[in-house]
Amino acid sequence: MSRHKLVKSLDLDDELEDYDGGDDYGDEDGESYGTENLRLGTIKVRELLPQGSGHINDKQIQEALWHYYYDVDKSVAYLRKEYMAKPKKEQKKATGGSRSSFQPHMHERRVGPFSFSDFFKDMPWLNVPKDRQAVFIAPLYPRGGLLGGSSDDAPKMSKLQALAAARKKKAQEQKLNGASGMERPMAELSLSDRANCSADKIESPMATSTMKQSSRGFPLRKRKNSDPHEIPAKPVSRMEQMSNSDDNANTALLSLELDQAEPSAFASTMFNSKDRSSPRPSPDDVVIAAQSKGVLKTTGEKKTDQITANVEALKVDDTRRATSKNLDVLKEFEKVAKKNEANFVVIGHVDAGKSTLMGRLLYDLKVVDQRTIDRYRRDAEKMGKSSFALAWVLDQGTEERSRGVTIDIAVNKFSTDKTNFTILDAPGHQDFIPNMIAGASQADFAVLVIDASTGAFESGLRGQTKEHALLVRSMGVSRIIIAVNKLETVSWSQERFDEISQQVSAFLSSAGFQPKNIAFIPCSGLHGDNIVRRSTEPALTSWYSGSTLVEELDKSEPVTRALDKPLRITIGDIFRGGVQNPLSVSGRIESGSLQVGDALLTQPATQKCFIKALEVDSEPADWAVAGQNVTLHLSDIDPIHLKIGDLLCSPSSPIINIKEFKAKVLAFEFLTPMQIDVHRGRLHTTGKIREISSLLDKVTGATAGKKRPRIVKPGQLARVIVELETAAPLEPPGRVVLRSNGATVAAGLLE
Ligand SMILES: Nc1nc2c(ncn2[C@@H]2O[C@H](COP(=O)(O)OP(=O)(O)OP(=O)(O)O)[C@@H](O)[C@H]2O)c(=O)[nH]1
Repeated sequence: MSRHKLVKSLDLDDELEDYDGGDDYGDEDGESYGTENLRLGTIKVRELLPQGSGHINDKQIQEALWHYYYDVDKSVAYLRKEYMAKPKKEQKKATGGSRSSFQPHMHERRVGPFSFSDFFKDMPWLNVPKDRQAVFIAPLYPRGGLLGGSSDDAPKMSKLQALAAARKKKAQEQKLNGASGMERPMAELSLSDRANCSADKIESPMATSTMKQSSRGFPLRKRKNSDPHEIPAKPVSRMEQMSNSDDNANTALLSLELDQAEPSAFASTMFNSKDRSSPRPSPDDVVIAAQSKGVLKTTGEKKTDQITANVEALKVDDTRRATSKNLDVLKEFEKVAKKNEANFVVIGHVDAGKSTLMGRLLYDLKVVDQRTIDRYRRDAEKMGKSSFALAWVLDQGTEERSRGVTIDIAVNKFSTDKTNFTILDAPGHQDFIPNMIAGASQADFAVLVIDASTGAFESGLRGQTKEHALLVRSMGVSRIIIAVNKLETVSWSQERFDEISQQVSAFLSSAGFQPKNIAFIPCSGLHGDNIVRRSTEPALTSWYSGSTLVEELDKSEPVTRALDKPLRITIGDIFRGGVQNPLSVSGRIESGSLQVGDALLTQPATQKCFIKALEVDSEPADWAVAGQNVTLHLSDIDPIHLKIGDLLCSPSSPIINIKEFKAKVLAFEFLTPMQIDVHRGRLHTTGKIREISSLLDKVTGATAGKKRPRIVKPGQLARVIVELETAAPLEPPGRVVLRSNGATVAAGLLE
């Protein structure tokens, strides 16, 4: 067994139990096992060593074998290099003493059970030559001042620092003088004031006890004076302090001062920092202040005045910022002759070939160049996943690439003569269905990818093929293109294609897709047949002459945009930390329009912010309308108020946060009053079905059967009341998906 294996199989408890404190490393078995291995190894090495190696003795061979874990080839290579290339040096070494190059562990060879000391003895870090050992050299000029830590060697202050220091000192003096009554005791508790008491003022018990502590090796560090930049009368550098003798070490350390940080907001509140430059009040503070004013003012006034005042106080200022061009956005939109815009989501069971298909489409349309594909191919080969090179165009995450699965929605774009398309490549794995729902909620239509290879279609149908199709239909998608993929694996069999088409059509019709909105394309994403290029495979062309995938995509109808509805955007992503734009969000405008300078209201946080700048499809723009994918650079808001899934709306027609809603849902599983997760696009919250109000007729939507049933069966339509744990921005006719224990249980429309 090699030493590595020994380490692996080492049971520490057993080892410790057996350990008697002595030097007993070997047992008989282990000894004989190791000796036998060495003997056999020595014979093999001797056989492989070239002529003229007679001067190499057994001990040297066995040392090499031991070092290389009985690897004969490595040992031979080592011996040739070490003893044959430089025989003189080696002879000298051999005669010079017992310490060979392996000497740290070899002179005391242990075989059999594992020895910790042996294992670590030849580790490289133990033999670092003197000239390569790191030496700590303290900086010559310890930094001081604003950013320089607590060194006493404060550098010369700039004028600005001196001014800031003087101001701070003055403010602190005023604070002490001004503190009165109730404030004074609290002011005296202030850390900054305590810091003003120099250590020498704190005499006797306290001081002595701390001195004792310091003499035990815990030096007392006193706080600096109120002015952190004050230059000490006689600066003592850290180097000098370090070099002081033991006797005066404590005294020197005593003079080390601790930089005093600004008190936190909490500390300021607690310790009366009234005069501390107060931060700008938060919008909540403003509202609360205004509300309390309103309440105070109303004593003795009419009730209506009170209500008006309160409403006034709650009103969010939505005046545009000066940067606004005050455009009539709808007129601007009419002026530009635009191509159709369409988003489609790519769905299907895991590994059906969705990402590969879309990678192929982008590659054949020259959206992705040859060099990029070559690079992906090389990198994928290195990871042993060469067949995923095209999928990498979409799957950009490291984890996605190493695992070979899509995890989050990948967004890509391409254009045909008629339409600008946005691809939303959804993950197929059931663990990532919430991400798939997010993609589906932004889609105008769907491409369902089916793996036609033997057995794969059948398992996909039992897996996510059906669930995905049901979900997109529930999210309002009415058109679906089915790519019957990997058909080359069944020799382009028409029989297989027909079998799949029939089964999937039947299911899709039952899920509510109309036959005219369903299309099937036989294809191979890997080879590029019928994606952009029409297939020339005789086995396929003999029975199929219909559209390619791109031709079918291009048949999509122009999307009707909800331009005149109130503005609604669900935040799909948040970007922080840009120099020019420290906070940006992206998402698709679901309804309405916007322009640079507009005020926005974020929900559920109810915070106002402004659009500083915006981009449509990554290009700077002045305005944007429903249906477009935008990136908004925001100002006047703290990022803590925003998270993915939140909603942006206009303050004049806000969306309201609600704790309860009624929805008409189609059940995929049995529904009872139960805990559920509620998904609306990227918004995800938890709640429970509080009540099943009634079962509904699937055709007419009218109440059917008895009221308040206790259970809804899969496939039934029902009206339910859902109670949320925390209020969320939801409004009719929004589409929601209800999930429980990782499975989609129902989906439908808010009422
Ligand atoms: N033979 C053959 N293999 C394909 C074809 N398309 C994709 N594959 C292979 O199928 C495997 C999965 O492909 P992906 O594109 O990652 O599948 P996916 O559906 O995007 O996977 P998830 O997003 O993780 O659900 C890869 O090994 C591909 O090379 C095809 O047309 N023919």
